[in-house]
Amino acid sequence: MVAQIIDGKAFAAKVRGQVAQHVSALKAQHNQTPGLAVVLVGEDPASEVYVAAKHKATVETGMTSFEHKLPADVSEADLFALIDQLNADPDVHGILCQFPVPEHLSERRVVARIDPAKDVDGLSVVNAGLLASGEAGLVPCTPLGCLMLLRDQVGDLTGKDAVVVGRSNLFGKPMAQLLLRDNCTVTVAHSRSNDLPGICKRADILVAAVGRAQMVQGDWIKPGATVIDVGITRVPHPEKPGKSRLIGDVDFGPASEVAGAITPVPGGVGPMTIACLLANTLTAACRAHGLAEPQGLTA
Ligand SMILES: NC(=O)C1=CN([C@@H]2O[C@H](COP(=O)(O)OP(=O)(O)OC[C@H]3O[C@@H](n4cnc5c(N)ncnc54)[C@H](OP(=O)(O)O)[C@@H]3O)[C@@H](O)[C@H]2O)C=CC1
Ligand SMILES: Nc1nc(=O)c2c([nH]1)NC[C@@H]1CN(c3ccc(C(=O)N[C@@H](CCC(=O)O)C(=O)O)cc3)C=[N+]21
Repeated sequence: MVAQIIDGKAFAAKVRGQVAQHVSALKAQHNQTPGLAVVLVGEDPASEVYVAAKHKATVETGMTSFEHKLPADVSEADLFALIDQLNADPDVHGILCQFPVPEHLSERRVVARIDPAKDVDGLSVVNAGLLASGEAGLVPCTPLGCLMLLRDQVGDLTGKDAVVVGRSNLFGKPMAQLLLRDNCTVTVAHSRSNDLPGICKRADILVAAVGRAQMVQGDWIKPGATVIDVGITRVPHPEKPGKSRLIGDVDFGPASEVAGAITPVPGGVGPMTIACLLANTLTAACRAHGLAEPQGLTA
């Protein structure tokens, strides 16, 4: 079997188009413009690239983008003062602090400082709890993006055996919750799991989010399975000196001979993360103004 390649880049463009339509209706009918504030601490080059991409996508969908760059040695108190100011700003509907943050700061404490209603990363304990309880909150962007791709590819997920490899708060746990909500039978595997190949082989839906390049082998995959590759490892480009390329957690070549459908890296899950960040900002803005939420852009 030769797997269908899931075009995350094209799907993300579609999602961004839907967000843009909602944004323009919100402006026309309610005179409201959703706003996203991104906070970047320090000068990590990879983070600068991501933040620039988020800014561009935010502006392109008609939303307001607020960028705040703080020095790498900023105190927690100064960072919290900025977050408090953004929490109180009615023009800001979503707040994201780009990770990783420098070592003297704590990601959990930073996330906890953000108003859960503006936590468009969906990482606060409030939003994690709402997701686990099946209530409406804000869902982390990358798992939400994977869910959208899966619903589009597979249709109804009811009864599917889903395996998520990785159990981080950022991805693995919320992904498992979303699949459970869509009636999958969910297994979460991790570094202490026994017989990872055997666990993966049972999966109708296999989601890999480990961060180990090409770990998932072709013969770990059930024939016809849908494979979602979340992992991103940046390695030096083999041909272009000074450039880098991205490698996923799945050994793509062999896997694509067994799977029914598979996401590539790049061009799979990554673009969906930014599209869902915009979708979450729109959702947060609609809720802030007591308006109906956009259909199809939330979990
Ligand atoms: N495309 C996108 O937009 C995004 C991509 N990513 C990428 O996804 C990957 C995972 O991210 P994240 O969840 O934050 O990473 P973490 O490092 O927080 O979590 C990795 C998970 O993988 C598990 N793991 C590590 N080694 C193994 C192993 N040998 N076998 C099985 N499981 C293992 C760990 O298990 P244990 O808990 O036991 O340690 C852990 O649960 C990264 O490559 C990251 O870059 C992440 C977010 C967004
Ligand atoms: N608070 C916070 N929220 C995040 O969501 C967050 C973060 N911090 N820190 C870093 C990770 C990583 N992340 C990605 C976003 C887009 C792509 C993406 O668009 N990837 C493209 C390619 C990009 C390229 O070529 O470099 C792709 O896979 O096709 C990837 C990864 C969001 N993250």
